[in-house]
Amino acid sequence: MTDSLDLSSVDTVVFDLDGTLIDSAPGIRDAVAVMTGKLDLPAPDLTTVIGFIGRGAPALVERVLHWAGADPSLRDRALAILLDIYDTAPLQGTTAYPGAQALLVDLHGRGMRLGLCTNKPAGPARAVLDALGLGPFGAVAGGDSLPQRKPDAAPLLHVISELGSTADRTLYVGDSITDWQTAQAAGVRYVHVDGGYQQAPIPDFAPTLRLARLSDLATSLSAA
Ligand SMILES: O=C(O)COP(=O)(O)O
Ligand SMILES: [Mg+2]
Repeated sequence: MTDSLDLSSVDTVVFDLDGTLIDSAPGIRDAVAVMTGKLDLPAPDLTTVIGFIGRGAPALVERVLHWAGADPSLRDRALAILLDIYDTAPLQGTTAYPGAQALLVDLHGRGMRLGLCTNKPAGPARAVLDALGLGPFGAVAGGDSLPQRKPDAAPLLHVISELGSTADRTLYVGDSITDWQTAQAAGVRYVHVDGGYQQAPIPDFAPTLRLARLSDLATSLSAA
């Protein structure tokens, strides 16, 4: 892990959502509990659900069914139940991290192009942004916006392109190994924010800046 990252050429910052800008794990846990309840399956606790977050709703469902020892053929029905809950109650158990909106306003005020690249479905993601007043984002990609989802580079490169920017001018800010992998695949510098839903150690051989708090990013960019 490098101690610092050359941020001088950055004019575009793309953010992950769950675990980075918002604490949505309690809401996801509740949505999963409704899903498992409808399928007569046990409900995983918060810590277990957090370990399943990061690869999008289909992966979350598959991981929950596997954990519950359920028949994998339930996947499509379980996913439909979960997505319906995401659509009808996107804000359930979801709050913005302290300083998230202030950071976005600060970066926007500096003329930074801001984007969002999340594996949460785009509809619920946009509903959360609107309800929590998070932004302004010039481009948003959700887990269902493209055929590929993170850690494939495609969604991140799509957001960067939509912002009229390039990978070499972009910083990607995330909370999990999936985000680190996505940034490496896209050739984009990565900022890892501690305290999110990290499932595996971030390899320390790539240009990565680690921040204890999201709000530390403004300081890092000012020092650039
Ligand atoms: O939906 C997920 O699995 C996680 O979403 P994220 O990409 O915003 O962390
Ligand atoms: Mg995340």
